[in-house]
Amino acid sequence: MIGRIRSNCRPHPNFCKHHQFHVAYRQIPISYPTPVSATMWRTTRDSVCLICRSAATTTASKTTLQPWINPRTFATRARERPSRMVLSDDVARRSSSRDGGARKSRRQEDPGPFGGMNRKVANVDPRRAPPPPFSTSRHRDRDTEHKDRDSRDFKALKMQRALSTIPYGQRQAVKARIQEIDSFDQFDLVPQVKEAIASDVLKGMTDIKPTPVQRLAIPALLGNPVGGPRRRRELPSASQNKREEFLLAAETGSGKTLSYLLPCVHHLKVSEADDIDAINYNQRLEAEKERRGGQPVSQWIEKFEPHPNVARPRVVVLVPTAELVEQVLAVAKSISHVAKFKVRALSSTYDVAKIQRSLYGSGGIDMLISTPALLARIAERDPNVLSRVHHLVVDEADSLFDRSFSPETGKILDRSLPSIKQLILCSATIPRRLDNYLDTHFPNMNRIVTPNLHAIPRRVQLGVIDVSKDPYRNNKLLACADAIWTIGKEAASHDGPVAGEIEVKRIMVFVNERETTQEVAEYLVSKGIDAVALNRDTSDQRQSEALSVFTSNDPLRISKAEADAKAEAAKSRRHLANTKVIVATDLASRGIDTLAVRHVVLYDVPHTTIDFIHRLGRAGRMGRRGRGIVLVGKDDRRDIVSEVKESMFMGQALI
Ligand SMILES: Nc1ncnc2c1ncn2[C@@H]1O[C@H](COP(=O)(O)OP(=O)(O)OP(=O)(O)O)[C@@H](O)[C@H]1O
Repeated sequence: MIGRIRSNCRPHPNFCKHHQFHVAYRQIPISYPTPVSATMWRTTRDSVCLICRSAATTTASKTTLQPWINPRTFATRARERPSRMVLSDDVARRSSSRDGGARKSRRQEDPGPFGGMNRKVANVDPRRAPPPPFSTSRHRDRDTEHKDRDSRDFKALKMQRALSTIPYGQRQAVKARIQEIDSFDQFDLVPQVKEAIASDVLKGMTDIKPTPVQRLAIPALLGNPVGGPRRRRELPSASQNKREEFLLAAETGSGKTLSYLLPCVHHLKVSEADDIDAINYNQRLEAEKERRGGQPVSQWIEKFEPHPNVARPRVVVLVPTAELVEQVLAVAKSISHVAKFKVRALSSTYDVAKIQRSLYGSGGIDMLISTPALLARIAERDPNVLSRVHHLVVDEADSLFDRSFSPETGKILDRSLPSIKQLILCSATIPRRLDNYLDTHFPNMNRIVTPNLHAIPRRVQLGVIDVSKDPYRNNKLLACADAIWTIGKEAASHDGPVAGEIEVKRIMVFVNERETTQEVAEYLVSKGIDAVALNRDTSDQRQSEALSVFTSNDPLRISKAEADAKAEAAKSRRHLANTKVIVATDLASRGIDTLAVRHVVLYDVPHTTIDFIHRLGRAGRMGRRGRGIVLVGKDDRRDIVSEVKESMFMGQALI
């Protein structure tokens, strides 16, 4: 036994069985951030008896660390932890190795199990000291405070303000600085790119302003970060072998796609001017055009020499799904109409001939958008494909660095890293696991984080339906159909913008398991609702057909006469003509730009806050109004739902 027991000392009730007689030592309760938040008791060599408060002699030769985990607490907390995935609460921090000794000092300040190692003086937080044996009223208060704090720690989803570790003043300063930027003209983008924004990409919009992530990311990717010195910076040359790494973390539907595409196209255009091979090719092409007189280029280009960029893109964008490939391709193409560059896509929905044409077409390729699996397979056979990548964008980085995608993403990264000048990761949620991965593998990463990261858009309201109550009596299917009928009837009760027409509501229903999609969709159809199921087993063709209604921003209306006729045709049963419903798993929740969706029904309570953010993020995009409806059954975690609701109301980040 370490230490000497003084005769007037008594065992403290809070000590574990190993320590209860170690009264000659100061016992410091520390919070250990494991999934069970176990409290540990650290014994220091500081020889002050907690009970009698007198100095004690010691024979201790080393500091000991013993866990004290009350088995009941362990079990309760293990049950209460809702998820494996935990959002990072400190995304914007500077990387540890970047700030040199910062990591060390942070460690020392950390209340973690190793936080107090090598201290010369015990850094005892008086609030955390165990109470003395004879509890006075003051100590009783302290006990209560302890319990309160603990109960707050046990919240179902630990809530925290966005960017809590960034000082308030600093955040305000960033906000103020980005407010000075209210036009895309203020960015140092090449004129063709600026022109493309108004004439194609955001065509038809008035008063176009960059969003917060665009205000922060575009200047940073162009080398003029907001608040930094104004200078035009050249990209590091290949010989310098320098690489810039960026993490763009911003809330859902905030325009992240443009925030990386515009700078990438800018760099493409700038580097084009130095590309000797391409310049020579263009000269030979012009000469050939002259030689052939007025013969259309398309008739002979295939027989002409291949472009030096054939199958060697300079910008590669990785996205997790085929739908996202098409979505990003559409945005990139709209920029290319004015900025003139060649953008191609690879997707599992394409046949071999199309993939071959996309990659090896004689006109060359500047930007490639693909899913990682397909590109990794192609790169294995033809490593040249990734030999000249200057910009690698990993969109939906939280998914692409997740277990299911990371082997392929890793392969592409490894092959392209030697030539990369800018590596750009982009995501609406940064789980701690990804955060730690980035910290370890990309310590120089430039973290561009918007103040509202991890918050659900404020204009999205959350309604809760208690399925255990009447009239549903735990029939979730009925509650779901009823919610959709209410939305449809409400829309039908008043005229849309065009007289005699009613608006068709596009509603997304999210479930946790893929098997449930079919069951729910079939039930909704049986109740007269136009619903389709979408999961991994749905063919790619059907997936994109089903999603196209939801991704299109065009107004969807039907005439009242048509609605009545449909109802008449389905006389024997009720029919809701003015809704279109998709029942999907998480597959449809990542990155899909569903601008027209106003209603999201969470049939199942999501497993994680990350899922909450992505699913509710399909509504309320780009500052629009939206409504989420959660169906809470008898076995669901009501506390999770009420916490999400509360933090949405407060405009806080979920964590
Ligand atoms: N500056 C802008 N002004 C108005 N609309 C914009 C602007 N930038 C982008 N948009 C539009 O906002 C919508 C959402 O953009 P985008 O899909 O890039 O969001 P996101 O942040 O990537 O969302 P998610 O996290 O869900 O993937 C798109 O329809 C896009 O055209």
